[in-house]
Amino acid sequence: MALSFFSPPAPPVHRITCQALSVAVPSVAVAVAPLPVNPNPSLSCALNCTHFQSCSGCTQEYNLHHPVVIDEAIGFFNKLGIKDFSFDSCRLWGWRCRAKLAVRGSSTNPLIGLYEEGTHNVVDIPDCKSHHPNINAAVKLLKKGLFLILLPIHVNELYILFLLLIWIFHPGIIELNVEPYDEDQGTGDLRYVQMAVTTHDTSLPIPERYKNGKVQVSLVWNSRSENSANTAKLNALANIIFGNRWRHLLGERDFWEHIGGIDVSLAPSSFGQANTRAFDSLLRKLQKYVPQGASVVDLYAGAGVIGLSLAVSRRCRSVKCVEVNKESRQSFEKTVERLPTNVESNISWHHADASIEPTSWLLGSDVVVVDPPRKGLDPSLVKELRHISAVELRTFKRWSEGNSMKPEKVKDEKRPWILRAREDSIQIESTTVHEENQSLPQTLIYISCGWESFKEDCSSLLASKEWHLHKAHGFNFFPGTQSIEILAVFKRGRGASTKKKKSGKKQKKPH
Ligand SMILES: C[S@@+](CC[C@H](N)C(=O)[O-])C[C@H]1O[C@@H](n2cnc3c(N)ncnc32)[C@H](O)[C@@H]1O
Repeated sequence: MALSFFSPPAPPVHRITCQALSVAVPSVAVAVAPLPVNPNPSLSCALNCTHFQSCSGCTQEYNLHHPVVIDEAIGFFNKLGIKDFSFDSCRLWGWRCRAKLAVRGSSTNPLIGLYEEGTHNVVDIPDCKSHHPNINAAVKLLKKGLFLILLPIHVNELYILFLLLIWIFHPGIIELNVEPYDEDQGTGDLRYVQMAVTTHDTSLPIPERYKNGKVQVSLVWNSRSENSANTAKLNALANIIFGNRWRHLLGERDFWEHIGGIDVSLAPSSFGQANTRAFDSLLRKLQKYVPQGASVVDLYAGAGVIGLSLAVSRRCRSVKCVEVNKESRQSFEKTVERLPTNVESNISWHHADASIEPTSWLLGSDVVVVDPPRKGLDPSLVKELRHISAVELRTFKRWSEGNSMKPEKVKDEKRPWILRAREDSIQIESTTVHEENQSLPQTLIYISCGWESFKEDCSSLLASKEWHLHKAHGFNFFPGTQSIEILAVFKRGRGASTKKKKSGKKQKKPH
């Protein structure tokens, strides 16, 4: 049964929803109709996890629908004139669809989990309440290996083991005598495991998909060579990673999820959001702020999920994705292959550092989307955004001068980082010829997973008077923790509220 209610103490303009489920394993991911307010939300929204306090993953035990930082966020946005800040509390348990866990202990008693706060002791978390229940099930299988699902075996092809629904007997860590990694000695075989759940099985009815998610298991093996002594054990466990190299041994070859209206492929080494459902909600909201047919640049793009979802939902003229991790390229390419055939967008993905000459990425786009790591935007990008009018003027001057000098010889590009970025880029040209766009963005969409760095970047952008805050929304991406995800929309110029204040001051002045 699903419960849903609105928290009473918040002012009416700040909507905080709580989708609490009375069973430990959530079965439906879609939003449910609101029920009357629960008189005691702290109990119904409690974590109820046996690992709380020993595991460092969660820091908030009660009121999962209301992370501590949300009150500060409401106040922060209120001061900036955002009266309709909304907060989506999302799924409170079983939300984590991607988990990286350390493996320690011994072959007879393996510990698979997170570090204890401030130590390097791994806490075993078999009953974690944040994990999608199938991650916990997969961890148990990995340890004991009682029943492991085997699909057609593609040894030497790719990189991943998929646990599927037909389970047969297979040995695990204990039976195979696999030694977990020992940090002090640098010995042992199995160091980490990454579990990722896909809820994309379209053969199932929509309400059945989440709970029947399949788990992709990636094992980080402590070895420099594929021919080391213990590789036989690894082959038996069925997956391998050497440094950044991934090899698929068996199971389904690709990991697909459906997010933001598109099918998304995610390789294990590419960035993937941990909370799939909350990310989907955020993307649906974000799409509304992008005008139809806009040109978009997606900085800190990962596998380009945001950009590609906009290419489809907003029929963008162009989408440029910029990402520093080249491992994401393959996922981008696969995702593009599955885009609807009627997408008329110039799409590109660039293996590049967004902090180097950021203007070169901003140029020609109406909307810039940034989704940086927790530390926030690179200072060079903040600087360019703070001086965007001057940059625009300079660029326009150069462009118009260039246009008047005909025929201009195209200058040979020599800068190594630009050449590298060009080499590593992927271009998918639309069949429609679009006019060249020399503009700089009028809209900045900032997705943040780091509240402290967001506040700093936001204040810095607003202080420049080049941007004003148009809208802001919060999402409970990490229930049980101190983190929230922010979607903030900035527009160029000072904005209506600032202008009004200014004209109000003028009126008061005696003549
Ligand atoms: C929070 S993730 C967002 C990824 C993507 N937007 C998504 O939702 O899947 C941040 C991404 O920024 C990338 N990144 C970090 N610093 C970067 C930089 N200076 N230039 C480009 N990408 C960067 C990381 O590799 C990571 O993929």
